Amino acid sequence: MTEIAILGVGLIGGSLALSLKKNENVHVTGFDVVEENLRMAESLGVIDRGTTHLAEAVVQADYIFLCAPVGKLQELISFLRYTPLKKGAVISDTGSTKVSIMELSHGFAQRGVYFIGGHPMAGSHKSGVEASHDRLFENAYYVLTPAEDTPKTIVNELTRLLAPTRAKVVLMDAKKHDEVVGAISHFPHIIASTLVNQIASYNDEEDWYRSLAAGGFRDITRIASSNPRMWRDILLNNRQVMKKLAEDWKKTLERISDLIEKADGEGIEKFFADARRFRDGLPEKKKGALSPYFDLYVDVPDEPGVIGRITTLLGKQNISITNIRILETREDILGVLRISFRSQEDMEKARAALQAEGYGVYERE
Ligand SMILES: NC(=O)c1ccc[n+]([C@@H]2O[C@H](COP(=O)([O-])OP(=O)(O)OC[C@H]3O[C@@H](n4cnc5c(N)ncnc54)[C@H](O)[C@@H]3O)[C@@H](O)[C@H]2O)c1
Ligand SMILES: O=C(O)C(=O)C[C@]1(C(=O)O)C=C[C@@H](O)C=C1
Repeated sequence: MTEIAILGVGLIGGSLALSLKKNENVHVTGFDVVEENLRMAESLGVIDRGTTHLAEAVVQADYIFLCAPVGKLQELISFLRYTPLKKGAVISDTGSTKVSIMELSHGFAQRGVYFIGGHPMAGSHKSGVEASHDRLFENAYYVLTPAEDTPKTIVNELTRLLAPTRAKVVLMDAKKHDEVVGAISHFPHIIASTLVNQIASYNDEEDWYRSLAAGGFRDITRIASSNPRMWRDILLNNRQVMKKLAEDWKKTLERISDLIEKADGEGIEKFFADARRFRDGLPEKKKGALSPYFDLYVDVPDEPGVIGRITTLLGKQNISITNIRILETREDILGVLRISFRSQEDMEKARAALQAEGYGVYERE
């Protein structure tokens, strides 16, 4: 049996646990600072066992995955440095930045313990174990940044262990990772939030900005709904790269402002044509055959007790809900209650039950 410890059982830790558990010879122990998350993870079958005692979670582990927020990785690594670990154990992480984490990884090899930085390039603006899914990483890149003193055989073993994620494992230098991922993941989160904050700052008593915000605005700002704490930590751990990207962004913005100022139609068209050519040339993202999320949007009247009636209706039919959220807007989807399920089957049963009671039920594309 391969013993796995997942430290931080949220969206990524939970999804990794679910993928790895497809291998029957794997036993997963979860550690989290929030006990409720562990109980939820156990009840959803995400982990085999949960504990809030860190030393106990890792002492028998063959593989230790650090899946906590980037800002918490330093304290976890410091703890692991001085706690008993199995000889030959492999420590990896899933943090979105790599240089600052790899700087903390030295010295384990002397104890016969190996460190391999990791970053699965898939995720969501959702967080928490309720949103975890065994196919989250399917077809995504999974970057590994091994410490210099980690033998290649150990990297190969970790790659084999990760096979059930069906991600494409690639090796990369940590600095290169932070530059590239800074540009294609971290900086876009700043831009998405900047756009939203700009619109939010316009004083409009009739609320037209909110009402008219349609497809384009919503597409480009989806990631502004991500966890602010997580993104604070990521930016603080990739500051140099962020500063350079912000400078480049200012220059580009000045260039397009200038073209508008001069009414340079040709220049403006070229600006858009260049972007379109590059965007259209991006490799097609082959997602899994099914969407990894099973969410229904239910059009509910604004009246007391309606959420209770819906959850009772689903509960009576033994359909478990993994998450429920009231959305504040009614524009892009004809519903305000988002209900998440674990499987397509649960979602379909719920759809039938809700429709039979006359609720309008929709699925976002
Ligand atoms: N969300 C994404 O899209 C995404 C994608 C790839 C990698 N990542 C990275 O993966 C990590 C986890 O992100 P997530 O989206 O799963 O976040 P999450 O908020 O869903 O889960 C984080 C979990 O860590 C727990 N935690 C907090 N402090 C802890 C500590 N000191 N020790 C142990 N557990 C602790 C939290 O209680 C929570 O359960 C982050 O480092 C993030 O940068 C995120
Ligand atoms: O899909 C999203 O919502 C994400 O933001 C996922 C995303 C990304 O930027 O692509 C975010 C952070 C990660 O470290 C990796 C993936």
